[in-house]
Amino acid sequence: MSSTDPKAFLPAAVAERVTSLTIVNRRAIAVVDVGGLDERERSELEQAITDILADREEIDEVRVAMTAERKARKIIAVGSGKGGVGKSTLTANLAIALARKGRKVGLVDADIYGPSQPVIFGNQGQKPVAHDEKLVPVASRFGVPMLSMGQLVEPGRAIAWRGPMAAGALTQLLDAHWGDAEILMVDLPPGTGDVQLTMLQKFKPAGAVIVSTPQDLALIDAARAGQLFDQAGVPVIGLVENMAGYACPHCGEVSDPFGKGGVETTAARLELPFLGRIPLDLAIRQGSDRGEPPAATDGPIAEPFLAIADKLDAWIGANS
Ligand SMILES: Nc1ncnc2c1ncn2[C@@H]1O[C@H](COP(=O)(O)OP(=O)(O)OP(=O)(O)O)[C@@H](O)[C@H]1O
Repeated sequence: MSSTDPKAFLPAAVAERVTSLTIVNRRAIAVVDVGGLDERERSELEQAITDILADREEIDEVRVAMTAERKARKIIAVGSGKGGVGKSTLTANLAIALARKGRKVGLVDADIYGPSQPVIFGNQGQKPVAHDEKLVPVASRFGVPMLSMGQLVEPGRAIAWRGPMAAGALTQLLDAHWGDAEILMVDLPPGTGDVQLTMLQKFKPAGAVIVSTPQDLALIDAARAGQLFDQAGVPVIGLVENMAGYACPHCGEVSDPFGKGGVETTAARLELPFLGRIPLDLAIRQGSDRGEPPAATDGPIAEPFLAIADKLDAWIGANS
């Protein structure tokens, strides 16, 4: 039996995936790390190794053993109790902020009743293509590939599907060619409906972030959304307060149209971490509408998103 340096037999790009190569009685056994590769990439890699090794004079037979994922892909769900509290804005900006920190992140817009991510990412015109009956995510300018129901249906057409169709749509978005993405940020529809249940049953998230505005009613619903994750054994990573404190663009005076600090108080009451606060700022709305998400900029408006992404990044690191 002889252990061989894979680099002596295989091109560097292939060899770096081969954790061991042994040749015994003219039979080559290659152990290959296929972490982060989708099915198509795995079979292409297997084929390439087999072809190259089988071509060698001293080898009659090739066996390729693929090892488990190097890093399992983590789903981070972003939920809210109510609609319109900024869940899509937060999901997009956290995904971009994590990508800026060097994470490989994909984004799924599972808010099938009101998909807004193509607008935020400024790629409305692009349609994902299918390969091997799976969708290929659409690239974005921010290094975050994404898939949204908004790319599959005509813009502006209300989607009013019943449960099974919604569940099927979610499956298509999540079970796509995500390549080497280690994290999938999922923008859930508001509330606790069919999509959330499919998500919990079929694609259990590693953790959930809950966003709320500071009003009492939004908070009650946010607590309910938190409960759903909790019951399903999905850790709530923390709560985010959005649309907190409005700085008047004319006089600079800060007011609190939706109250102040309510989310932090609720987080403390529920014994959940509080991840941070994002101000109500016209620039956030305008940037989102223009396809220029604040987290992709270097302005002060990026800061609250980057700070929350730091905490999320730490959580992901501690739970890997
Ligand atoms: N901090 C903020 N400051 C100013 N505008 C904001 C802020 N957060 C979100 N918005 C704006 O509020 C609107 C609703 O935000 P968003 O679509 O992110 O909410 P949502 O919770 O995902 O809503 P839905 O559930 O309806 O999809 C958007 O126009 C968005 O640009």
